[in-house]
Amino acid sequence: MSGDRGIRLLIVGPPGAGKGTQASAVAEAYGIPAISTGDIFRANIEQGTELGKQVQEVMASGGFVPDELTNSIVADRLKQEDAQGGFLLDGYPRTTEQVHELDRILAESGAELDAVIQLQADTDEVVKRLTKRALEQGRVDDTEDVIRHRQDLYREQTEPVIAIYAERGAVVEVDGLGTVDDVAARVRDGLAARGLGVHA
Ligand SMILES: Nc1ncnc2c1ncn2[C@@H]1O[C@H](COP(=O)(O)OP(=O)(O)O)[C@@H](O)[C@H]1O
Ligand SMILES: [Mg+2]
Repeated sequence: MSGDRGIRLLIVGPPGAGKGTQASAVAEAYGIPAISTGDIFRANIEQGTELGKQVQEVMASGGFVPDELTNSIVADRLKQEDAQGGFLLDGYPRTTEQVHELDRILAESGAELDAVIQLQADTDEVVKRLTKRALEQGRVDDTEDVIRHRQDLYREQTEPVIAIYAERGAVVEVDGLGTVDDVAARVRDGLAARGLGVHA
């Protein structure tokens, strides 16, 4: 871990892998903010901000918000006080271009990533989960066609992101199947095995 400057984590995985749920649990355990680009965009859409208007359509269709816009949102967010002692990023980076921007942001502040949690879940399972979430939460991007498009983009654009971090030896693979608590325990064990345990 980067000494007394806190822990810096990413969580990646296909749509429906349970990133948001695990991100909250991990962030709470480490006392760091969980920063979700999807949540930031959704909040802006709800509040009808200028940013919300800009991203509304592309999000509803399951596409990616342009890198330039996403990168500037994240750069601003990581400058805030609560992120100085570490953070967990959920949903970013999703493209190799975003990896380069995150590298730049971290280098600028002399910080380093500690680990990338890769949540694994097979396609059938995530489609099941997302269809259920659509009924419960009514997310506009959880319809069958849009889910498929998000999965395609994940395969084409985000798997190469994971490959970069794997090359750097930063990836902690976690089986995302099972109960929330089961998965949370695996995440904790995976981080602890790298010397990144909560009490390490
Ligand atoms: N890093 C990003 N780059 C581009 N678009 C993003 C990014 N993060 C979120 N989005 C937009 O927000 C949508 C929802 O993101 P998110 O809530 O993280 O989905 P999930 O957790 O289901 O994978 C994405 O489909 C995309 O339109
Ligand atoms: Mg999410």
